Amino acid sequence: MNNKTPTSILITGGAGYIGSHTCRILSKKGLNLVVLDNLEYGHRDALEVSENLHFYQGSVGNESLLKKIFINHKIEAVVHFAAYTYVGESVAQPEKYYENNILQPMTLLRVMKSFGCVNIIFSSTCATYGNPHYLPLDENHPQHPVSPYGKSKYFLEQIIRDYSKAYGFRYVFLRYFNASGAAMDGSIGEDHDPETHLIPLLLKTAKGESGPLKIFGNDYETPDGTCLRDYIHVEDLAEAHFLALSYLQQRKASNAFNLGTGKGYSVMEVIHEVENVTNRKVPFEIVPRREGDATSLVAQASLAKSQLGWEAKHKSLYSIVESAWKWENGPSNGKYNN
Ligand SMILES: NC(=O)c1ccc[n+]([C@@H]2O[C@H](COP(=O)([O-])OP(=O)(O)OC[C@H]3O[C@@H](n4cnc5c(N)ncnc54)[C@H](O)[C@@H]3O)[C@@H](O)[C@H]2O)c1
Ligand SMILES: O=c1ccn([C@@H]2O[C@H](COP(=O)(O)OP(=O)(O)O[C@H]3O[C@H](CO)[C@@H](O)[C@H](O)[C@H]3O)[C@@H](O)[C@H]2O)c(=O)[nH]1
Repeated sequence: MNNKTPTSILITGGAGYIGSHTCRILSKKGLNLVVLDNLEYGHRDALEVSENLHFYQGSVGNESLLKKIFINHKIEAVVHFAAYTYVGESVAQPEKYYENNILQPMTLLRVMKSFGCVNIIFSSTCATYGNPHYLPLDENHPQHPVSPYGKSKYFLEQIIRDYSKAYGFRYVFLRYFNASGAAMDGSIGEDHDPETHLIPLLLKTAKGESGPLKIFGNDYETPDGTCLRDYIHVEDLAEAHFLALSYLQQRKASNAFNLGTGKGYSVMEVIHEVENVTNRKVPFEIVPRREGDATSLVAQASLAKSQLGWEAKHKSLYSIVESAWKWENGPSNGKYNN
């Protein structure tokens, strides 16, 4: 690396669902990207091959690999997506979540600090709020997460806040609501193994590739008894990362932002929308509640609008489901080769 080496953004977990859509948008904006992903859940094929994108396979807790990356590239900011993300699994296996979502990122923070890189965008979540005291949820809503996954994200937020006070870190916490949909051109999309997310599961059920959808509880305090979520298109989320990078560079400030549409849909309403889009019946059955699920999570996202200039463009659930359906029925049938 010399003085002429261009600056790059390090994207951890960049081969995952939201990470790959974000890489695509940041690449199109002309940024140089370095992706670090251990490919446990991500896909190399989800990333375009480009001169402006360097890929390293490895873990966020691998200190020597991180040092190599910081020596080889002039990293001006880190976008930290890498994490385990399954709410239900985290209740049964908290150790797995605290190790991967807190301990490993501590190594990342240590290496950032030692190389003087203080800018971080962190993929946080509405799951840090827990059950709502009021709706929609704004950023000042108390954070009482009800799953180890949500707690792992909340604790890392607190750690980064302390690094900000003590070591001058600048951060943007992007608290995503429920990421969904696929690239509008159908080229990339969601491919998790196992798949546990509602919309892709429903689409697989509609295709006959999965059994009846198990609805986790219909005895919640919601209009139809099933949980409410705010489904936000993955390309809208991706765009927010570009704006957050500009915010860190220009404002040199730190903040937390909700990213959602402001409209909640129940599980039953999502099923009906999937039936509308696919023109197929989607069988379902009611099973007990899944531990760790909050009743309703709906965003108040006006702070992201006033501070970042961000607003969801894909506001209708129909168009979100339609984009995911296009990916499911595209040439790759909703699956990457690797
Ligand atoms: N999907 C959602 O609805 C949602 C909502 C709120 C927040 N988030 C957060 O957004 C981020 C991305 O979520 P996603 O849905 O794209 O998940 P994903 O599983 O598709 O992507 C995560 C990526 O990180 C990689 N990874 C995991 N642990 C790693 C480690 N220790 N070192 C290196 N790579 C590692 C995985 O291989 C994967 O490619 C996560 O932090 C998640 O908690 C997601
Ligand atoms: O087979 C299923 C799957 C889901 N659900 C329900 O559908 C809703 C959405 O569930 P899911 O798609 O699994 O997403 P979440 O559990 O809400 O978690 C996602 O959204 C969170 C933000 O809400 C993120 O933090 C997580 O990383 C991400 O996995 C919830 O009410 C679930 O109880 C079912 O009833 N049956």
